[in-house]
Amino acid sequence: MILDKIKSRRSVFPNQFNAEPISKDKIATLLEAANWAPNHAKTEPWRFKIFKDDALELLTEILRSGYTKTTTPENFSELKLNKSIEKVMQSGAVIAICMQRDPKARIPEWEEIAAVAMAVQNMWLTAGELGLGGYWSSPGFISELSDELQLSAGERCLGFFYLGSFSGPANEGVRTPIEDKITWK
Ligand SMILES: Cc1cc2nc3c(=O)[nH]c(=O)nc-3n(C[C@H](O)[C@H](O)[C@H](O)COP(=O)(O)O)c2cc1C
Repeated sequence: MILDKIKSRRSVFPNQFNAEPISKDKIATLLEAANWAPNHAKTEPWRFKIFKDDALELLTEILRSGYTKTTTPENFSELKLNKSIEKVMQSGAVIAICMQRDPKARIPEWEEIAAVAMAVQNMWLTAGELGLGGYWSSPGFISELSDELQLSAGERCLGFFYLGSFSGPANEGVRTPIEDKITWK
């Protein structure tokens, strides 16, 4: 049942990935799932930049640039930076999650961000079925990377999806009861 799949989807972090490479076909399947997300006014605002193989090195340089730009010299920690570089290098691929704003702004921006998040959920659920794990990372400097990610006008990066082969066990899921969040009228 789909509910079981939704409930068993977990964030899987790079130190949980195994070294098995991810095929381009599997990534294409994830992206196809993403492409079928609902969206308002047919804007299909999701954009994805896939970093794989040699491009993972490039991503580490992009992260270094974002961290350096937004961190004062007193707070700069080579250790922290190296940890984020290590996460990239432990991954089979990393996908930058981006949103392309409708040039005519026919709908509010939040609806386009919501549509991108739905695309990510499609991708995330599909990953589980393909023996992949991943999580959405949203570093504080994400809005500073437009040049490095070569974003188009009106395009925003909303985070990175770290992806790797994964054979479990997954972390325990934690949620408070839905009853605490609903009001029957
Ligand atoms: C929009 C969004 C941004 C997130 N950013 C981060 C992040 O920067 N770092 C992180 O460790 N997890 C991040 N997560 C993953 C959450 O920590 C994770 O989904 C949450 O702990 C629930 O765990 P689960 O996904 O296994 O159910 C993000 C999730 C979403 C939806």
